[in-house]
Amino acid sequence: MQVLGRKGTDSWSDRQDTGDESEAENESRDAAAESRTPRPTGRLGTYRARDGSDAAPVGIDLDSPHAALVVGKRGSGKSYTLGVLAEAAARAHGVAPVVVDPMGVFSGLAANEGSAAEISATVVRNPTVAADTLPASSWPTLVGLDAESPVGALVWQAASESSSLAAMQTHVADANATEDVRRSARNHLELAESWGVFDSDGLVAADFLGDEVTVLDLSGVADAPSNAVCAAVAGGLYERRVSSASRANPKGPEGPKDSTRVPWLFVDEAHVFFDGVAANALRTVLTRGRAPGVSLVAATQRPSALPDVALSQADLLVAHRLTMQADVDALTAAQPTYLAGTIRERLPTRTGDALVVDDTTESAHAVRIRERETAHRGGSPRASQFTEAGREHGSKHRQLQAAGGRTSRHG
Ligand SMILES: Nc1ncnc2c1ncn2[C@@H]1O[C@H](COP(=O)(O)OP(=O)(O)OP(=O)(O)O)[C@@H](O)[C@H]1O
Repeated sequence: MQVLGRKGTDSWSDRQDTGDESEAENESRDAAAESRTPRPTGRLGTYRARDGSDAAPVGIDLDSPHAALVVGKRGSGKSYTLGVLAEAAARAHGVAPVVVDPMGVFSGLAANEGSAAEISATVVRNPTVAADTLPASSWPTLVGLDAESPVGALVWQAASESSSLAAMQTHVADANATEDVRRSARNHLELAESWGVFDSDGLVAADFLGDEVTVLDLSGVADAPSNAVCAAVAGGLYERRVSSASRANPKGPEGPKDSTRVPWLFVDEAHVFFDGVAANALRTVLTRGRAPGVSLVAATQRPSALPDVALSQADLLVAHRLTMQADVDALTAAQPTYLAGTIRERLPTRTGDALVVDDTTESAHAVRIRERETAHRGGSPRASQFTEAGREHGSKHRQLQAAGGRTSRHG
């Protein structure tokens, strides 16, 4: 299998889209590549030949950290593709996938008991995080305040000197400010309390680094609290990897090694998070995450709503069908020079087909994304999915407690 996102397993060019290579050639190259580099690889699908038929299998590299972007209009297959990549990451040795799931469509990753998929996954419904895992500077924006206003400044100060929402309220009550300012700050913090996403015993990065996929089901959770969870998770994973990397001693074999799994963070509906308080944490992972080993896979139907950095930093772009001019323009503006033709000409039209632009090998490929091994729960929400998610969260709660770890309070 040819591997995107990895140098050295083959030479790459658009010629591979033709699918002209014989099966024997593919097999002998696969065998040689396997023996040389038994590195974690995920099965992505097959190349699309120019006549529309499927050709050689194609995978993606899961050995090195990546920043990937999956784009496509509604119904084009981008959540499905995110699920394919999460399945692949779940199977890879040494990888800890975490899925931020604002639409509740990834619970199917955990519903494969008894099937051939054998993916270990846990769905955490209504995940919670500790209030002090968010930077104090993001609190005014989070609760809808201008940081420059007296009320916003008080909330910022309360967050910088407190470790919980209750402590923030105490700080506000005791603050040297007018009654109006204190009352307004208290009301905004009560709003944050009402979201139910803050808990001193909330999830921490260590909870995600086991041998299973963790799905954070945020369906039914509003954008602001969903952003708070995403910011805490992205920031926590990054900080943990940075401190693990600095504890490890790369200069000598005697030094401790960083033995934790490397996190791959999957974020669906990414425009919601790049437009909220999670933006800073996601930008940090995008721009600096690969050095300490944090990968990000972000999916959106609105690439034009992402900051330029999201497109420019992506080393893998999986582009499904797009029809909005602004979205095609956004991809065109970031189009690499090695891509023959224009993005518009090369975008696919069929659900599940994608143009994959691989910056590592500076090549672009027409790919048919493979079918999911676990259930995809896209489309309209069904009542039954919430019942299952609740049961799955119950098992996470028990499991984390048994391990002495932390879990959310929402059992
Ligand atoms: N690679 C694929 N192979 C087979 N079926 C697919 C594939 N990709 C997508 N589909 C089908 O297309 C449907 C829509 O895909 P998906 O839910 O991923 O769309 P989407 O782009 O995420 O849309 P939305 O933005 O509304 O969530 C899926 O439910 C699935 O039935």
